[in-house]
Amino acid sequence: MSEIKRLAHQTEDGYFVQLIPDVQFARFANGQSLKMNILRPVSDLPLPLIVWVVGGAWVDIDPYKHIPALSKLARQGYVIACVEYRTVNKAPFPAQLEDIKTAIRFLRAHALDYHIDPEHVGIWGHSAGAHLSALVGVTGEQAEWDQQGQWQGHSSSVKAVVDFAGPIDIQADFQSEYELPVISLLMGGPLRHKIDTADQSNPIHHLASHIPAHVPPFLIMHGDQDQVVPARQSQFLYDALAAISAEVTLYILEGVGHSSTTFMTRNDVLEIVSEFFARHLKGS
Ligand SMILES: N[C@@H](CC(=O)c1ccccc1NC=O)C(=O)O
Repeated sequence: MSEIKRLAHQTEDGYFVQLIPDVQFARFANGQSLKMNILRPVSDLPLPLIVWVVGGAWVDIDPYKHIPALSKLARQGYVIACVEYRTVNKAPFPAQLEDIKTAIRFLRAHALDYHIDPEHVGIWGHSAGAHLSALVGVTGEQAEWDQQGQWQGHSSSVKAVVDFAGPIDIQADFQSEYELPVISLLMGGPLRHKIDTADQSNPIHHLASHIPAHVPPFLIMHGDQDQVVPARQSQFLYDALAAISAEVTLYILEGVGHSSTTFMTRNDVLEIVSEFFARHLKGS
């Protein structure tokens, strides 16, 4: 069968998105560097920024993972930066948090280059990346975490946080006789000897010890069948945020495990994220 068909005229319903790969944002004395992949909608006006922090137990970081799913959101008018951070085999906590904050400062410093609206920055991560995202969310007012790394003088604070299956309280669920190697690497030694580092790595600790003046709104999602990071970790964070009257929504995903692919391939999940970021970063 041969056919000529016609499509009715329609205005574009999304932005044209460019991938700007391998943008270096940090360099260390030992020669190691860190990069990010930027999804940039073509636009004359500055757009809100979402920083995506990939998971992988703080050790197996792929800043290209989920670019196809993230492009859907970028098409709605967000610059999305998929950032890399030092893994725990290179440096223990808080190197990872310092790196994410360096990435955010870099993006604010280069707001004009990438058409970013520096007043509207959100963060989103899965698993280890959600842990770091939550920490960025609660430490926006603590200048000491910005003292390491380049692009000084720019803020690393965010206006909205999305946490998919993030570990929050390492001491509560990851301390055991047979401690996971990644936990000891993250802490810089066996957890039981690194209580101060464990506290600093726990977003709830920061909510309790400083009570920030402004805590950004949080959207938390966790599978009730997660065998890697128990769902109660998200419940802990929810409880701590609710206790200080921060804006927080926790979705328990029934029958869902830990894998990020489950989250990132579900249209309903991505729509909830999109609506959340639109409300807090676009003012709509
Ligand atoms: N399956 C991993 C553990 C893992 O992925 C993990 C463990 C604790 C907290 C977060 C984790 N993953 C998050 O990216 C392992 O056995 O090392």
